[in-house]
Amino acid sequence: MQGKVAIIGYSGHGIVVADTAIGAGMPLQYYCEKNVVNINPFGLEYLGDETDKSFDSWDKGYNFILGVGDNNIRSRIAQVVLHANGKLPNVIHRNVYLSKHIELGIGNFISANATINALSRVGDFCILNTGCIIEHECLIANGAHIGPGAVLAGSVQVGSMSFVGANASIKQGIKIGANVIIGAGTVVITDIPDNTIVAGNPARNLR
Ligand SMILES: CC(=O)SCCNC(=O)CCNC(=O)[C@H](O)C(C)(C)COP(=O)(O)OP(=O)(O)OC[C@H]1O[C@@H](n2cnc3c(N)ncnc32)[C@H](O)[C@@H]1OP(=O)(O)O
Repeated sequence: MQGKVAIIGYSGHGIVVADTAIGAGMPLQYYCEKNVVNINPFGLEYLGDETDKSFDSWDKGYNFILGVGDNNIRSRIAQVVLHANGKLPNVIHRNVYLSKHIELGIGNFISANATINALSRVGDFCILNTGCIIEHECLIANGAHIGPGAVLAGSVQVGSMSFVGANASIKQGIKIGANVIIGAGTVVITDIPDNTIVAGNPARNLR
């Protein structure tokens, strides 16, 4: 990889992303946050707040990786980086199965033991969390988060900014809209419209 790496967001989810990036051999050296953090397990150097006007590291050729769990905030930060011509590589754990026949955008995080099977397409700035299974021909739109252990059967579509909770199961061919939240352990057997929160088995509308 050309250039040093800085992580944006260095707590909770960011620590997992940093750990994965280092494990994958990325030269991670810096972090960006509003303030200096108290918990710094990887001894990273503070680079500043990327949203601050005084931030002066855009022209240093760094790669920026996204360590923010919230879908909307992560996507907004990604736009800030792209606007400043920063690079947004994917962070991919060493132990994943990615079919050679998938399409993958930029700024994604793919955690340990995730599987993405043939002909699936993943947009930009997504989180495919630990142990999730994305079966054949799925479509994951920008900014979505597929939670730990979630299973998307074949040809499932997940809209932008949507979150699929831990261990949820989505039946084949289902279309999940944009800005949807699917609760942990939910079993989805019907399409879910935009801006909906569902949970349970079978999934029921919470709001
Ligand atoms: C690495 C990581 O940590 S990634 C993050 C992984 N985290 C997850 O997957 C958690 C996903 N979030 C959830 O499951 C949440 O419970 C949500 C978003 C579905 C709902 O949260 P809230 O809106 O706060 O709902 P609240 O807790 O008030 O519950 C409302 C009702 O839904 C039920 N409910 C909430 N979550 C679930 C669920 N996952 N499955 C079944 N029922 C549920 C509650 O029992 C309650 O039922 P009632 O009205 O009959 O009493």
